[in-house]
Amino acid sequence: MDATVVAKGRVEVRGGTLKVSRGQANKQSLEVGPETQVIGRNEACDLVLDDRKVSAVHMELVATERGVRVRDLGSRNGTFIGDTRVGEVYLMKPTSLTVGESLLEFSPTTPEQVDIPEVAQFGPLVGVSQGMRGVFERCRKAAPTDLTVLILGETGCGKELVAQAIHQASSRANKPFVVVDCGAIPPSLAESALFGHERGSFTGAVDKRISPFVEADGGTIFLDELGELPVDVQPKLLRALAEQRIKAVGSNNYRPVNVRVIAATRRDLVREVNAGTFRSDLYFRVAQLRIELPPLRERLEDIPALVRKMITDLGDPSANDRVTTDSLERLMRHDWPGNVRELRNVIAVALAFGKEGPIDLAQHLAPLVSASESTPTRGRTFQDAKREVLARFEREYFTALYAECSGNVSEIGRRAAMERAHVRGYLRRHGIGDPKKSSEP
Ligand SMILES: Nc1ncnc2c1ncn2[C@@H]1O[C@H](COP(=O)(O)OP(=O)(O)OP(=O)(O)O)[C@@H](O)[C@H]1O
Repeated sequence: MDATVVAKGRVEVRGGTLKVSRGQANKQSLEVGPETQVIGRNEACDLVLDDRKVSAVHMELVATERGVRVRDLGSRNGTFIGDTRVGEVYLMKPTSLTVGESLLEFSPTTPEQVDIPEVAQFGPLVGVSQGMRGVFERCRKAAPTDLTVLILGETGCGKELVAQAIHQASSRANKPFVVVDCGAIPPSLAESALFGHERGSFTGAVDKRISPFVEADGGTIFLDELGELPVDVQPKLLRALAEQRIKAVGSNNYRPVNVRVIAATRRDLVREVNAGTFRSDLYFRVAQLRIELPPLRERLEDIPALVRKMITDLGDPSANDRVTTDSLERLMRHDWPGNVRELRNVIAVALAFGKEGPIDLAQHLAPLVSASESTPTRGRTFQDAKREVLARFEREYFTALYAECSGNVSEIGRRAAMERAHVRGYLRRHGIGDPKKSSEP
């Protein structure tokens, strides 16, 4: 297994301290570093506020290069700075935050150097973007533990592959990796699909069904689309995870199981916890570690490495030399609603048609849909859809300005009426231009 980290890069993250200046809490202050911290009423939160106007999982904070990112997690009563209700803000100066009836005072601390691996691979996963290198680092930390992991991300961005990679890099690697797609189970059969059933235990139970927890014994179970699990089965799953034993439908006996759980979801489970449609205790049991996979449009710089890997995996490494530079550039201007899976399909089709001569990878690409033409919902929440449109707008705006100003960061800043540090942040986030150049003063 080549899940090795060969070299380290460093980034400077800006953290801070949050002090509870009004209200009851399990501690008086919280240090905010590069690991996400969650604040809410639920006792599993990092800072627990005993305040009835605070939601179970109210907001999260994390140190980033741009300051401490505060994100409201769809709380009922909101997160406020003064009279302004905030969704997502970056804090670099002392700031008072109000949640429910509690008051939290934020003060920044000295920026901290954090290692990020420079290696562009973790097992079968490739990617050079800072986002993916952060993901590899979290996978590397997760692998040797038995902690449950919740992987979040849009369709096709690699959640199952991340779960496999963690399993393969763990001591359970030579035991089974069993996938359960919770989204494909009819609600009435969910309990039996998770825990198995005895023969004749209900109408239609002609044969005994072995639980995937038994099939995965000693290994890892991957619960895909966990958010789809019916509410009435959620406490049963929680009990099974807590007690490490299961009971098949129609059986009176518990059976011990030794299984590591990795789950994934496309849905915003925290919002569902606050809405009461997903149990908070199960959420915290499954999300001992959270890994967020950025969508491909936010890490277009990963495309060349992904293309190389996929062409090699599809069985023709020599075809890499025939890929035209122009087509690679066109792939990097696409917005990839189907993420890495869409990229893989585009490559497979192009290879099938390009047995010899130059390969135009982009020839079968769906035309780029502009933000104004795209279907704004695509089954997503308002916040997710808005975030996506904004990200696309930012990328188009800075790509155009970067070209107009020949990459001169000061000039871009002047025209955008924005500080250079912020310009550099946007360029880096959207993979525009030469990242080394954009980090120069
Ligand atoms: N970082 C990566 N490196 C190499 N291949 C990748 C990477 N990410 C995803 N892929 C490939 O992209 C395809 C889609 O990935 P995967 O099935 O893991 O996505 P997913 O997020 O689980 O999708 P869904 O939400 O639809 O279940 C797979 O063929 C996978 O091998």
